[in-house]
Amino acid sequence: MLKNPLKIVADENIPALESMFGAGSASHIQIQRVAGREMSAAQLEDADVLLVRSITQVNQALLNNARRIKMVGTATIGTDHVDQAYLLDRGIPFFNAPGCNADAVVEYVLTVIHNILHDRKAVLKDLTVGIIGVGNVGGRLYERLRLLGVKLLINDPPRQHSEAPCAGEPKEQSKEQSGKKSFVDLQTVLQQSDIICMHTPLVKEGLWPTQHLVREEELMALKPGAVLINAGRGPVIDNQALLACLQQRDDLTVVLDVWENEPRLEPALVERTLIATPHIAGYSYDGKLRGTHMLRCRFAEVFGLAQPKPLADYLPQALIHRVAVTNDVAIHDLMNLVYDPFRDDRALRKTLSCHDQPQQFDLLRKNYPVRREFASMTVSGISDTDKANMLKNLGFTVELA
Ligand SMILES: NC(=O)c1ccc[n+]([C@@H]2O[C@H](COP(=O)([O-])OP(=O)(O)OC[C@H]3O[C@@H](n4cnc5c(N)ncnc54)[C@H](O)[C@@H]3O)[C@@H](O)[C@H]2O)c1
Ligand SMILES: O=C(O)[C@H](O)[C@H](O)COP(=O)(O)O
Repeated sequence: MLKNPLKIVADENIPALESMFGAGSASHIQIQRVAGREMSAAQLEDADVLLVRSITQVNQALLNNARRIKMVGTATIGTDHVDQAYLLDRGIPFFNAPGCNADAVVEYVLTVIHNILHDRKAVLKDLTVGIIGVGNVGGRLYERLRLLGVKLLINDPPRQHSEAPCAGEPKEQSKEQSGKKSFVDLQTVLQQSDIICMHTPLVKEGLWPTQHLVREEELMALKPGAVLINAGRGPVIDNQALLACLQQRDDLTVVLDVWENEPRLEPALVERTLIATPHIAGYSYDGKLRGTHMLRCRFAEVFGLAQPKPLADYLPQALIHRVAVTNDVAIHDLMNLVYDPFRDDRALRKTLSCHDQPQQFDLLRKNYPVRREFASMTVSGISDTDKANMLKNLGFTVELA
């Protein structure tokens, strides 16, 4: 129980804050919602807690006058917008929401891949998928694709380093048996994969920086006909180099959810992508609520309050929560029923000719419709166990006929 009133300043686009944090006129907890890109130092002068999303730069300039601040949280996976060294120096506890929207990103990628393969009349099992960065997102993507029997190449030097075999590990045990992954170098992933999925954070300094990890040289060496998907952070691929490469190579298929210099896009680059979306790969309603919930749990710890109700209590039933199908149902049709990447692509392309394109980019994100995750939909009527298992491995809830 709080003795004194507590003020939370929060990005206006964090859902369910009031209900999860128990804020309101009769409560000690007051929430002031502000536009993420316009958050100012003056707004934080009397704040006890700051909750942001990825578009607010959290640094000394923002927090210099925030002398009461006791916690900073971001309802996102990424943390590149937060000066964590500064927060540490000031002794301000900082939390992100690891993995909160990882399933949404995985489902975005899987849906995109299945749609592309359907158009090409290609089969996933015949292809090699490369994943760069196998943390929460890349690791879950790896697992779902592995269960589908796909050949995978993965690159993640920081993880490879930390997963190095321990002394005394049985030599005869294969990597698969021991649960360890076989890593390859970046060039191998880029040159040998039919589909490449980028899931690294944006890291500007240190041992393994990722800014412009993929430049013109790497892009020109991609396998003929390769598909390149970036749903990590825009600057991990040098966007000018990508444009230059696409002006020379018309065999590549590019899908971008994230961009250098968001929210301002380079129209020429958008025009050369197959699918272009406004940084919404992780925008499932489940993922957003999970992000709020994770911060609410940390808030309880910092202020010695009771933990919130489980996340499931806040999640409504999905609009389409049950479909009856037959064995010949096309997988990509089921996926598109839950999430249609082409809808987001069309909406983004419409904004390209607007004089206020950056504001339109933000508006698409602010007014994003409720999108649920595969698990929210029960698929019934399938008696083909292979197909049922495939759907389960993709994340759907399946009821065998
Ligand atoms: N498009 C979206 O909507 C969306 C949603 C969620 C996350 N993201 C972005 O995706 C990133 C990854 O998310 P996550 O949950 O998997 O994060 P994570 O921290 O769980 O995993 C990131 C992985 O990248 C690896 N990595 C770091 N540097 C690398 C390098 N130089 N080369 C290869 N791998 C490297 C790390 O070792 C780690 O395993 C986030 O940091 C965020 O920026 C985007
Ligand atoms: O890092 C993340 O979690 C994602 O990139 C997230 O979806 C970004 O969304 P935003 O905070 O910009 O609304």
